[in-house]
Amino acid sequence: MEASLAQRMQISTTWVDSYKFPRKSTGSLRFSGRFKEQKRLQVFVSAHYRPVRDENRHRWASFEVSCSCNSSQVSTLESESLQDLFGEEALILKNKSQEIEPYLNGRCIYLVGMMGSGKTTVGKILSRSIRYSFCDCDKLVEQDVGVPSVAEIFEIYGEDFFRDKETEALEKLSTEHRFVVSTGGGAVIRDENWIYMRKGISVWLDVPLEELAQRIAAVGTKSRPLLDNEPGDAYNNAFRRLSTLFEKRHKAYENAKATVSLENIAAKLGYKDVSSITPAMIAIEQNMACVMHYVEGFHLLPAGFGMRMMSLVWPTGRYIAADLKGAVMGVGSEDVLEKHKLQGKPFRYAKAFESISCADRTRLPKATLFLFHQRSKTGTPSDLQPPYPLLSMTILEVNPDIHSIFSYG
Ligand SMILES: Nc1ncnc2c1ncn2[C@@H]1O[C@H](COP(=O)(O)OP(=O)(O)O)[C@@H](O)[C@H]1O
Ligand SMILES: O=C(O)C1=C[C@@H](OP(=O)(O)O)[C@@H](O)[C@H](O)C1
Repeated sequence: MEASLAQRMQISTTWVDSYKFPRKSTGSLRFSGRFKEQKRLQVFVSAHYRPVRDENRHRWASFEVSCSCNSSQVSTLESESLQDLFGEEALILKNKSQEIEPYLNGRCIYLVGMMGSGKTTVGKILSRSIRYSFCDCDKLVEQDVGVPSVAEIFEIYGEDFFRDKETEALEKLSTEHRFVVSTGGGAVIRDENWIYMRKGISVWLDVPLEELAQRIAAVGTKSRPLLDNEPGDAYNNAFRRLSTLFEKRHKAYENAKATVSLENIAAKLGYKDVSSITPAMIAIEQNMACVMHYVEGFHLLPAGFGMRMMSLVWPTGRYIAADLKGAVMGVGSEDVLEKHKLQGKPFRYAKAFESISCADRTRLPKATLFLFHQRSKTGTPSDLQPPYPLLSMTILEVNPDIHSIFSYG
């Protein structure tokens, strides 16, 4: 009875309409409800949400759902620590996610990275935010083999068997849409796996080895067979083992279409330590990384006003210049581009672009325009040379009612 009820609750999670629940001034949230089942069984469900702050002043929530049937306690469904997604970060994540969602076109997102890099933790947050399903590739293998843990699969059948099953799981997933997939840390080493992952957008979660070793030492190595069974200091063991694996794998991680580097995020936010970066912040960056994927196939050219804007050429050969607020200021043709390329130097906005009036904007094709803003040291276009450091980005939809839909930095 208990198991089947809990199972039904898991399937019927839509019962929980969280936005309807009153949030108390103390910061805790309670809800309760009565539900009639087909068999006229009365089920009472209650949940308790208790936000706490950790030493980094991040808010976390412990969330517990318990359920009783005909007045007797039957099951506590889950008690898990979820990051508080009610705060400012949640709002940013929600907004960015809504904006980026149409651009993903339902393509799966494959998170790759070392063990402990947060593929599962961040992947779950990311999937919720973009309304994708989440899939842990290791879990898929466990289900397929019928063995409850990867550690046991390694023990019973060996690593090669696990790798074959991992490839099969990725092949299956490659026909799916709207999934955020947390891949196993070693999935990147087989070329064949990249054939499948390339069907979606792969993002490498690049986390410093010291941070990985700290996380793994904190949770233990039981579930990670490649790190287990070493006597001695947990941090040092994990660090040593991870360093060896990373040495062999880092080139393979670089195959990912986009990289989310915790060191870069920390630098951007002015944090000394990557351990202060919350999973929600990383998910926000992952949204960005997925968008960056679209930049492939576009040519970046510095355009007029030195520091104010960049123009992009999209594959049809037309290109657009726009100011920082997103107003399109001109549209150019392939001829001008070719001329510019031959000259091999930055061109001036006024000469390169045919100015267009507001009314003429309807001439523009439906396309997405990415603007990269960068600052040149002297403020002159000639100062802008590749590689162009990305300071901020705006994505506009030219459709033809031009409006800024996304900005970054
Ligand atoms: N941004 C983060 N800050 C602190 N701890 C994190 C962060 N992301 C993940 N963790 C912790 O690190 C451990 C490994 O994370 P997990 O998501 O399981 O990694 P992976 O799926 O890449 O192996 C977990 O205990 C998780 O709570
Ligand atoms: O790095 C690896 O080779 C592995 C990582 C694990 O996944 P996580 O990265 O999710 O821990 C799991 O697939 C297996 O233990 C092997």
